[in-house]
Amino acid sequence: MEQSQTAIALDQVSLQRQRFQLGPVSLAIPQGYVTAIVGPNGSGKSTLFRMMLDLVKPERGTIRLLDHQVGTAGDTSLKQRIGYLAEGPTVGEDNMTGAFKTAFVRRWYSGWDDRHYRDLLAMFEVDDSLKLGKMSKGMRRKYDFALALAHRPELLLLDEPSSGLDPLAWRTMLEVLHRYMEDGDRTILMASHVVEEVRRLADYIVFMAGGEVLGMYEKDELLGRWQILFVQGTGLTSGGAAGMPGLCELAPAGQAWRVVTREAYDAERWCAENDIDITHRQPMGLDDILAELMKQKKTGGRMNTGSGGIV
Ligand SMILES: Nc1ncnc2c1ncn2[C@@H]1O[C@H](COP(=O)(O)OP(=O)(O)OP(=O)(O)O)[C@@H](O)[C@H]1O
Repeated sequence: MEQSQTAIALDQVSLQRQRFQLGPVSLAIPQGYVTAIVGPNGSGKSTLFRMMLDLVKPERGTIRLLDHQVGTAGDTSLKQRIGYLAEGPTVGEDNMTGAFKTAFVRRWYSGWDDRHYRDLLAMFEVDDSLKLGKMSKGMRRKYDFALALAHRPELLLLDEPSSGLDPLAWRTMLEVLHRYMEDGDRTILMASHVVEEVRRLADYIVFMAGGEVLGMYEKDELLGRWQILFVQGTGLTSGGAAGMPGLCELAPAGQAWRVVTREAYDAERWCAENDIDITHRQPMGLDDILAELMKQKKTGGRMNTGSGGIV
């Protein structure tokens, strides 16, 4: 990771629920970049966001946002610097119009920019004179989105931002977020299930599962390192191929072997040194990489031979 300031620092943060253990999680989210948290349902992404907003208290550990420890004096001024889009709409607001809620919310923010708010509504084609309960799911999402951005926050926390958006609104959202990041100091932390959105927006990716962080990676490096290679060599056996650096999966594929490696550069060098031909290279998608990481977590990092066996 390049040298940059840390926008969010989690240090040994943990929380115990009856059926769920989160953490201990330690993370440093860099300022000036987009970081996406990716993980299956129930992995603890929303809980992590709520802890950052001090809506849920961790049992152990500390959270610092923009150099301020969450849950201590000064949280009100900290919240001025943050935009938060929750996973779903706030309950109990169906009978108020968007404009009514906005008039209430804007009073909290000294940096509120009404022109920016109006521009966002226009871009998203949202009519804030409608009652929130009468807005379609997508329109309400877009309204919430405009509300989270209108005070020009330094840090945006977005919990599944594109949930309910149609493809056109989704593209507008990407454009708005790209523009938001044009001022180099700004930071986005987002949770997302949409692989394409993560691929287009994120600089860094945090994989989470079962309340644990499986790893944080620079996106381009991650996609470069994880590859599927089809390899062939005289007398190559599964035992021989098992020496390949970063090997995660190995399965016969006709005359060749299909291997999944997390160290593609080293694996290619190793193949060249061992007279093994790479007949085909296939990049891996983020969802496939997450699936591999989760498999490794279950098997304690041991390699899957594809026949159900583990070496
Ligand atoms: N208030 C609560 N009380 C008890 N358990 C909770 C509470 N909120 C969440 N959980 C549990 O915590 C776990 C993590 O939930 P969370 O919503 O943080 O996951 P998530 O990764 O955001 O999931 P999704 O992708 O479905 O939004 C789940 O097992 C959930 O049932």
